[in-house]
Amino acid sequence: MASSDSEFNPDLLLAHKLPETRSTYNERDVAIYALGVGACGQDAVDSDELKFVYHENGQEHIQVLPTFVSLFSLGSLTHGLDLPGFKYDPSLLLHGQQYIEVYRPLPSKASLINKVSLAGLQDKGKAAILEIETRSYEQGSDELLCMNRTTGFLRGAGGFSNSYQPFSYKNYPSTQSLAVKIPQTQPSAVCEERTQPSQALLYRLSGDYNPLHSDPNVAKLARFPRPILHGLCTLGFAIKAIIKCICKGDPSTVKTISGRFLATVFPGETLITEMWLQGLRVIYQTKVKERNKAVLSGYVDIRGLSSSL
Ligand SMILES: CCCCCCC/C=C/C(=O)SCCNC(=O)CCNC(=O)[C@H](O)C(C)(C)COP(=O)(O)OP(=O)(O)OC[C@H]1O[C@@H](n2cnc3c(N)ncnc32)[C@H](O)[C@@H]1OP(=O)(O)O
Repeated sequence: MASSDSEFNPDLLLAHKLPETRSTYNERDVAIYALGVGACGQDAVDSDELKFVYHENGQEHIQVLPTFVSLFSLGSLTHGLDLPGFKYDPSLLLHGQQYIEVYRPLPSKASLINKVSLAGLQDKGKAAILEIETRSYEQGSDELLCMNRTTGFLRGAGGFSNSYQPFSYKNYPSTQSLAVKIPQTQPSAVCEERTQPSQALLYRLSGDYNPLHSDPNVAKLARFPRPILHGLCTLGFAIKAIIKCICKGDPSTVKTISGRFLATVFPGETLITEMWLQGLRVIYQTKVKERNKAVLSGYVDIRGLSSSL
C-alpha cells in the first residue's frame, strides 16, 4: 500500500507539468554507449559492431544504435520523480517497460530539448505502474527526433484507489500494448552474448548513475542479493542482436522498439535472444542462459528489408 502520508489526488497529479530537460551528445557518448551494451564485447573486430564504436574515415561517420535514444528519457527518472498527489518509495522502483519510436536517422552528435509528460498511472493493487513520455526535438530545427515511453513498476505503491474500481489513466492508444505472445515455432534467428561482470559499471557511464546497479548496499535495500543490470542495458543487447541477425546490420531500419522487463539480470550472465520475423515486425524474447529464465520480451518494427530471411 502507498504510505499513509500519501493522499492520492488524481486532479493534482494529472495537472502537474513536468519540466523540460536538455541532452547534448557527441560521437564519444555514442561509442561509450555502444560499449556499454556489449558492442565488440566478444570480438573487437566484429564488422557488424565496430561501426558503432569506430569509423576509419573519422568518428563523425560512426553509426548510432537506435536504443541510444533511451538515454534522453532518463532525466530525473532513475531516482524516481517527485509527484504532487502521489508518493512511493523510490528504493523499490523497477524499470518495467520501455517503448521507443525513432522518426529519422540518428545524427552522431546533437543537442536536444526533451518535452516530458505523464502518460499513464495504474493501480495494480500490490504495485503502481507509472509511465512517463519524453519527446525529443533537435535544438535549432525543432524537428522531432524520437519518443520514449518509460514505465516504472513501483513495488508496494498500489492500493491507492478503490479495489472495485482501480485507478487507470493512459494518454495513448491501447494498440500500443507492450505485452507480446511468443510464437511456438522455431525462431528466425538466435543470438547468444555474454555480459561482463563489470557491464553495469560500464553502462552507467552513459548517464544512468542509479546506485542500484553499482552499490551492493543499495541493491540489498532494494531486496536484491547484489547490484542488478540496468533494464535498458539488457534492451540494448537484445536490439543490437536483432539489428545484426535480422536488419543486416543497418540500425536505421529500426522504427519502433518495445520491451517488457520480465525478470532481473545480474551482470556477468549470458543473454540468449530469440527472434521471429513476422512481416515487418520482429517478436523477440531474451533469456538468461545460466538460469533458463526469460528476462525481456517485446517487438521491433522495421522500415523494410530488401529480402526475407
Ligand atoms: C518512472 C520510470 C522510472 C524507470 C527507472 C527505474 C530505475 C530502475 C532501473 C532498472 O533498470 S531496474 C532493472 C530492470 N528491471 C527489472 O529487472 C524488472 C524485472 N521484472 C520483474 O522483476 C517483474 O516482472 C516485476 C516488475 C517485479 C513484476 O512481477 P510481478 O510478479 O510482481 O508482477 P505480476 O504479478 O506478474 O503482474 C502484476 C501486474 O503488473 C503488470 N506487470 C507485470 N510486469 C510488468 C512490467 N515489467 N511492466 C509493466 N507492467 C507489468 C501485470 O500485467 C499485472 O497487471 P494486470 O494483468 O494485473 O493488470
